[in-house]
Amino acid sequence: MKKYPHYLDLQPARRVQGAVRLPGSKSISNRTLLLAALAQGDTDIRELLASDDTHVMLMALQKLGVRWEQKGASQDYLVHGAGGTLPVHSADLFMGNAGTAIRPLTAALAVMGGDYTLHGVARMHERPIGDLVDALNGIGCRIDYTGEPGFPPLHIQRGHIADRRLKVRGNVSSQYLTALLMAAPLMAKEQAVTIEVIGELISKPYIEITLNLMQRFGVEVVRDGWSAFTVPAGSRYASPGAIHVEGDASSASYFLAAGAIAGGPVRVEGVGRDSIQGDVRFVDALRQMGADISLGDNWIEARSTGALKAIDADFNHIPDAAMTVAVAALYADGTSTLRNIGSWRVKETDRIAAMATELRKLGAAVEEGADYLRVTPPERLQPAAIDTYDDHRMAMCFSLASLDGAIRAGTTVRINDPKCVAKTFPDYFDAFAGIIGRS
Ligand SMILES: O=C(O)C1=C[C@@H](OP(=O)(O)O)[C@@H](O)[C@H](O)C1
Ligand SMILES: C=C(OP(=O)(O)O)C(=O)O
Repeated sequence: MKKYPHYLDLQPARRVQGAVRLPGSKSISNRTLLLAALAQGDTDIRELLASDDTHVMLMALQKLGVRWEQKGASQDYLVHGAGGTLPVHSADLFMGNAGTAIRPLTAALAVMGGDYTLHGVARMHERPIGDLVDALNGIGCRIDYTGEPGFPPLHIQRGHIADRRLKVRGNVSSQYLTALLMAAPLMAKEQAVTIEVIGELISKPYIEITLNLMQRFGVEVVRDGWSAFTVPAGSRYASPGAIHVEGDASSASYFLAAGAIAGGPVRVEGVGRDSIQGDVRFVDALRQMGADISLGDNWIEARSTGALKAIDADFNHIPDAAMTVAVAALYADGTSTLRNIGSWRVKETDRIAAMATELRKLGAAVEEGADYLRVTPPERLQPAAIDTYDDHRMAMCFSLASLDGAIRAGTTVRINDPKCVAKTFPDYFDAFAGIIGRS
């Protein structure tokens, strides 16, 4: 277990440069683990992310009777697929604060039936799951809330699935649809399963990741745009043999933004133009802000071309990387507006409120709306102690406030409780230190 201090003081950095090998994608890692567990055959997973979120998924699968082995000290795992089921029918599962674990597991376990409890850290019990539970109970699954209605903890029992047409709302999180899609083959033995999306769907690129990985595990989903998804009768997961986890595109955003703010070039390795992760489109925002971006098959590089330009854009498609834009906006030549980011309110913390509070500590003027944030940078950043709210992305994106942008000098930034980065990137601050120039 890595040791962290209670706080980290980041000294002003004049220039950043270098290359960073990214840890594996959280979204791909946790989906791949579950699909490998449900598949027929063994799957060799290469370069799985090592983090709190993947740890809870690995531990849950182990408790559910799925056998897996880590290859030595590497991040390569062999998962022995249980062939369309999870062998243990009664378990108490700790889900930490991993949305990518609790949502898909809830759907899979509810469809299989058994006696399961799923719970997590205090914040997990404040993150909504009602739309997913309603969709599953609506076809005859049996999920009860043991605390507040609409939120974990959950108690899952054996229901009676009477219908194979599900309806789900997608305006709070796309993970509910992802969860239903991944669980659908488990109830499609004789009849096709159709999932209908009611109303607006947010964070759409994450659904593309789900469909892509399901296809690699042998299940082809038939879609009607974004409104209905059908898993044909007889679909079942089969191991692709080996699967390599791309580097995490959301984690890439911090380094690319650093390159765009403070010289560069900074190159991230492990993700590139062929990525299946929507967060690679963060580079569009950086380009719009004036950064110089180049992409290869498996790398992306950013360098600054002078002061960053303010941006006004819709960030619904990249909610995680958009936090990085909010902090990069401190170095822009005017007021930036991030629109359509209402989902920030129900993630690791209320990210709109947290972001506004912490940006103000640095001297920015911030206007906060129900689903938007408007950031006007100060003449010069003020030294500040940044609270991180047990939110890995708060810790990671505020490290950027220590940089020396072309028009605003960097400042000393204290990051309180830096250990929260372990959710997706335990070595983040070492990697960040690695691109800080010594001059
Ligand atoms: O499916 C996924 O892997 C994710 C979907 C997104 O959540 P929402 O769909 O709740 O916005 C994202 O914020 C999260 O970090 C990962
Ligand atoms: C929202 C996030 O996580 P989760 O997968 O728990 O929803 C995130 O990583 O920014």
